[in-house]
Amino acid sequence: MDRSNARYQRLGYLALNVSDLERSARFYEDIVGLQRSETRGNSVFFRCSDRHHDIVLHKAPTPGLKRIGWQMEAATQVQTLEQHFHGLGIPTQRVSNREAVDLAIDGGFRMREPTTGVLMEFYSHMDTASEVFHPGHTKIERLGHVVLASADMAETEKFFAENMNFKVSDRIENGVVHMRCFPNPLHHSFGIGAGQAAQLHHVNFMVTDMDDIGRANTRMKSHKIPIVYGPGKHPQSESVFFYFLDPDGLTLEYSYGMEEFPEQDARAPRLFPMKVESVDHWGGLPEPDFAKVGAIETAET
Ligand SMILES: CC(C)c1ccc(C(=O)O)c(O)c1O
Ligand SMILES: [Fe+2]
Repeated sequence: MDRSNARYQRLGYLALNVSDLERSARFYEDIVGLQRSETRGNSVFFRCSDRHHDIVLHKAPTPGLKRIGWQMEAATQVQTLEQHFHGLGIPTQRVSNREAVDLAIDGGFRMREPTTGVLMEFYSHMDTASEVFHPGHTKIERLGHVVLASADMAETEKFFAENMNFKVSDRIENGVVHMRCFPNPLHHSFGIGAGQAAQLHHVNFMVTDMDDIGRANTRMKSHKIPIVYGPGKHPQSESVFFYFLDPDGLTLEYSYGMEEFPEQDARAPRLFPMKVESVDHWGGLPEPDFAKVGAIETAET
């Protein structure tokens, strides 16, 4: 089977499962700084951009990751990728018209990534919201990246590289692989961490101001929200990071700054040794609750 030459615009959105919808909705609005846009049944939509949504929270018994949405460059890319998966014998499901309307997308399809079981959705257009996004206490620039833990990092990397045309930006030996959804220039929109089993590792929001990191530190402390890593500095993307827990214990990250790659003649991936300073240039260590909660939902089709 040929490699895929799929092309993406961006990490589109994440659907997260939370155990107490209203408690989490308040947290993502008041503490994280997302704008709540609408509620439909057991789902609440949020945005940190001018698009219809960046995050959807779903009420579910087990907190974690329901789905990853990838926005592709064009509808033809979506069709070609679907055919590529069919060629591999991987089942796909079309997004129903009703769901496409709810999600404000132009249809598309879903498939389950075989090495982690995560459900992914591919589409090429999401409607813009009726009003521009006005950031609140935190100048969130975008939904930045999602990292999954995998029991077989090498196989997960291989799947995303060969079948989805993601490019490796950097690796920490036996620890993390950072990948960009080509030709999106961000150092990574996706990452794979080493784990005992597949799970959600963390969700990242990029902020536009170093002060957002400092203020988050003060805000989390005053609301007694667990800070699980940072402030620190990642040597890979060169971002200043700050990780904290949502009410279910899911790990969220704010980061400031990120290397960008050209489409052509990009530098080769680097290999960092497994040591503290390869993850935090300032030498900090994560708390035990860092990236511990986050089941990958396997029930939905
Ligand atoms: C998975 C970890 C802790 C990690 C490492 C490096 C970066 C980066 O370079 O931006 C991250 O965002 C991470 O989450
Ligand atoms: Fe991250």
